[in-house]
Amino acid sequence: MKVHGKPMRSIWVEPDGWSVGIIDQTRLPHAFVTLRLTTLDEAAHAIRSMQVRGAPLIGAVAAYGVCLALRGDASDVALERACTHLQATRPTAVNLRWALDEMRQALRPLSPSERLTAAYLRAAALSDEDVAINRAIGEHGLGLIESVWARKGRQGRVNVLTHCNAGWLATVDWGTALAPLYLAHDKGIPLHVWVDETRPRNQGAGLTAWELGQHGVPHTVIADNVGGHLMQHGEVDLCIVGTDRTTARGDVANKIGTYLKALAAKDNGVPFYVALPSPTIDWTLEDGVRDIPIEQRDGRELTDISGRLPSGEVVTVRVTPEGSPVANYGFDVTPARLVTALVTERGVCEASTEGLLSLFPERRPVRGTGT
Ligand SMILES: CSC[C@@H](O)[C@@H](O)C(=O)COP(=O)(O)O
Repeated sequence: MKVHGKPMRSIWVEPDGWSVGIIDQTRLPHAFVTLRLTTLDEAAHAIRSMQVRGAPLIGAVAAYGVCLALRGDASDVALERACTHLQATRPTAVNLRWALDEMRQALRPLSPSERLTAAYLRAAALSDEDVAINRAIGEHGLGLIESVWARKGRQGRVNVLTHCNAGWLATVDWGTALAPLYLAHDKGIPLHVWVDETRPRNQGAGLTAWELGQHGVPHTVIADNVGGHLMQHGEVDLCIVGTDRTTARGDVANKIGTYLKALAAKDNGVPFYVALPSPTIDWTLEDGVRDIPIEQRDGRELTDISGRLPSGEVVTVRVTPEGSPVANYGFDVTPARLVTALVTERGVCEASTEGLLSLFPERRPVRGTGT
């Protein structure tokens, strides 16, 4: 997508051919700053501190983190140690585990002398695949927006509500939930996006608003609790969000607060879509509420808030009383029954075991063979 009119991705290999460039998302929207990752520890820190975030991008950074680790030592032990270190950075997004498994699978059979080149090739391929997948999600999701536009008699605008940031900043490019919106906007469908601020880290107010603005998509930032009110008043035609892990039966883990939006959508008959690349499906889990690990983060994300003063200085201030305990849950799980449909790179399906298997038949358990 574009930054100040110039196309770019959220991760790249620098001209030196080995170090890895990222956008420091902790500095947005007030400053656009890029960083150069040169070691495994820097890659792990970037994920943990959320300089990079969003399930697909976390996977891509982890893949390049393995490359950086192998530059010093490409032994079996070093490969395993790098994967274990990166895996421990964030627990909820399953794309991290998926990307590390892909890297292990590609690299383990090779001799240490062959691994470094192969690692960079595999990490680049995973990144390119992410871009292609998200573009396909965009095409399939576009159909849903076109239907709403047709239903409205091509009058007014299509109002979409989204939560957190599932845009190009959360992926290598395009985004998941935002990919259909970019395509719809580019096609000339009058679109307006309600952007949930997404406390405590404000990925909506800081990142989604910024990237929609860079692309010229009309949007309005709202406090997290506004969505239900807007839905009651017919101001939301559809909701679309991303996900960090979706189970085999279609339960969806996403940024904290997603569940409440899905409940409000159900109560108001507003379609609630979840856009996801297939690496976000955890085929090993069924019951998301019971089994998806939910990240709990540093309480300071909740007690403190950052913003820019009129002078341009970015400062952090405290919003809770000294001494009040806080709990900072990063994600929640929306049960499949509240999801109207899943939008994947292979098409749109019901949020159910059968729905997912209709698009991914290779995942259907083989009966009678003991496997
Ligand atoms: C394509 S991104 C889908 C999700 O990763 C996104 O909605 C989200 O919850 C991101 O959480 P974050 O904590 O910012 O990494």
